[in-house]
Amino acid sequence: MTHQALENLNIDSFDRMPSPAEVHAALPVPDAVAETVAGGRRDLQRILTREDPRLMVVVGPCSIHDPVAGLDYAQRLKALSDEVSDTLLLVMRVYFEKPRTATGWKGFINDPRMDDSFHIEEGMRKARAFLLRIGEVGLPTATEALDPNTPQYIGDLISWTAIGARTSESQTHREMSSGLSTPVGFKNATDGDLAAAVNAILSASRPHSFLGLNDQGSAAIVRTKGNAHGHLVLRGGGGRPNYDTVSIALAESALRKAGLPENIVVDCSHANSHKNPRLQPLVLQDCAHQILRGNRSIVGMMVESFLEEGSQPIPADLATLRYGCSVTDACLGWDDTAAMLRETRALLKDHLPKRRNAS
Ligand SMILES: O=C[C@H](O)[C@H](O)COP(=O)(O)O
Ligand SMILES: C=C(OP(=O)(O)O)C(=O)O
Repeated sequence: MTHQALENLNIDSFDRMPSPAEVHAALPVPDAVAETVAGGRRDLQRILTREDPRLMVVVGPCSIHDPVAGLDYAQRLKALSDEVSDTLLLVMRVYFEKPRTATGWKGFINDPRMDDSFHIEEGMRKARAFLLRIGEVGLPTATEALDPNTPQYIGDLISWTAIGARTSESQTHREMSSGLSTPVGFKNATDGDLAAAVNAILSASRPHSFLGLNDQGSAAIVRTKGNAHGHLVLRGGGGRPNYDTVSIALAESALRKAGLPENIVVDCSHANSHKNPRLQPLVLQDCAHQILRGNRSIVGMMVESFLEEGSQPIPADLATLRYGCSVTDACLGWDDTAAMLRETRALLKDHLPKRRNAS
């Protein structure tokens, strides 16, 4: 006699997903793209170790939903990057995975057609193809690592990784980060607390052993070496910004007490601008002035920016989507983004080399 079913009671189906090796084989990395990715990682590491005095700026859409508009953005950003590269290292935000407060579209990998059809295999392939295009354009990329298996599919094309405010406290994400090949920025919690992110940097710097996926798509015990390039990302929280001089001093002190390098990236978006994209330039300007007045801990900034300012809900008829406008958090438009980055470069151009010499 067979007993009643005890497992998979809430699972509808298991559908086949190609292995990371299969997806890599279909979309291999050309040498020029590998150089862009590795060069971006090298530059970021040198910024974190203070060998490179420039400021890193992670800038781009809140999420990628339309690869055509994303590529259009990347081409403009590359031209701007060449213009400001003596002072600012621009890294494009290429976010395919969105952590939701409650419900909502979870990003291009999870639902590339934005119609609840959840073609994850298609999303993964298209995400990888998009990253290859950005690599060809010559820009290093930044992404949020949310699903712990995703880096096996696209991690070779990423130069900077974020662990988000909702997952910095998650052991799974700390373990994953300990094995990532990029510098990892851990965000403070949504209530503004720093402790989880500081503990995450410590945890991810150590080796871990945990369950994961190998490149053949089999269950594996993953044994990591630890990631030496974790740092803190301040995004505000609990209704309050945390980029002001007092908040920065408190964050420096928390890192110092934990024996960690005082490396801080300030996210101009989220609670630091009360989710009003037009306030992001004020945050950037404020931090640039802190740097001019002697701050040494701010090593980078993050900006949510797209071709058009604002955001739009995902319509039932996707043909009515506005081109180049975010379908998640509201973004700063292109013209304001370019103006703000040019201004920051002009402000910091002569100062940043002195900051390195002062160390
Ligand atoms: O950056 C993106 C959003 O802030 C994050 O995904 C949470 O979004 P939600 O609060 O709209 O769900
Ligand atoms: C989700 C994001 O940010 P946070 O984790 O700070 O909410 C993001 O930057 O896309």
